[in-house]
Amino acid sequence: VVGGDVASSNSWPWQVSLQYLSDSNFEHTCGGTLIRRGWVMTAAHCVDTSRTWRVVLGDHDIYCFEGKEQYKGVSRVYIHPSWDKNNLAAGWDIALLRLSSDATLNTYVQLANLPPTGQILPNNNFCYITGWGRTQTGGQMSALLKQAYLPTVDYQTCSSSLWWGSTVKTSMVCAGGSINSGCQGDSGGPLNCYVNGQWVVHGVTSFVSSSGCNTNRKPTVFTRVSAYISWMNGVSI
Ligand SMILES: CC(C)c1ccc(NC(=O)[C@@H]2CCCN2C(=O)[C@H](CCCC[NH3+])NC(=O)C(F)(F)F)cc1
Repeated sequence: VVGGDVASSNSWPWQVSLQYLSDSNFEHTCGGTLIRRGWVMTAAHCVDTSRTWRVVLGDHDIYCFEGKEQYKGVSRVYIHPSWDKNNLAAGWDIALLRLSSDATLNTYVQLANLPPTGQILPNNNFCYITGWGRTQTGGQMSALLKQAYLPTVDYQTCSSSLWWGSTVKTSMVCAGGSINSGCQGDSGGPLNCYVNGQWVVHGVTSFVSSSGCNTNRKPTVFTRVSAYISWMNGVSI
């Protein structure tokens, strides 16, 4: 996350850290969202290589054991069947992870609210991106979970020529586009939007401009969760 600030501990209790085994250590690679006790929603591009995965729930400092964490293996990865790793612009950047055992819900670990099918937020909706990704283009990952105010940018604006043009599809959500943004390592994490008095996860962090994370008129682009509710219901629950 570029810009914003450090979140207060466990204030986004559905945020997970997706990690893979690399030389006998687990490394943070992406974010994710706990949507059922046994299910995490993330980006397809995070899990389209075969690795040994684990999910950490209830985390704040990803480099320090604080005692609230729950560590879960991943028993199965369900990547959207239409996902094409060579065609990020086509969308479909969503996957579900079946956890090896159910999470225990508590103060630090809670389920996310998901939007109703087809819901499209208005321009400038109040949203926050969260994650442990780089804090600057080419910078380091954040040890502590960060949050940044990232208001939505409607499709009409986001798909205009000075913005993302035809790279952005209606199956995506744009947010930000100035000083705050997602960055590498935030992929797969949630776009948390405040709708009717509650936080709802409307996006799965997908991509930013290859010329820099917080590039003007290149908002962070998210997979639109409300376009995939029926697929998710068909897979898991
Ligand atoms: C669709 C096409 C025009 C296109 C659009 C944006 C990009 N962006 C990028 O490649 C930048 C640079 C590093 C990783 N990255 C990204 O946007 C990666 C997704 C890459 C998936 C493919 N490996 N996502 C993120 O960094 C983020 F922000 F979600 F955390 C690449 C191609």
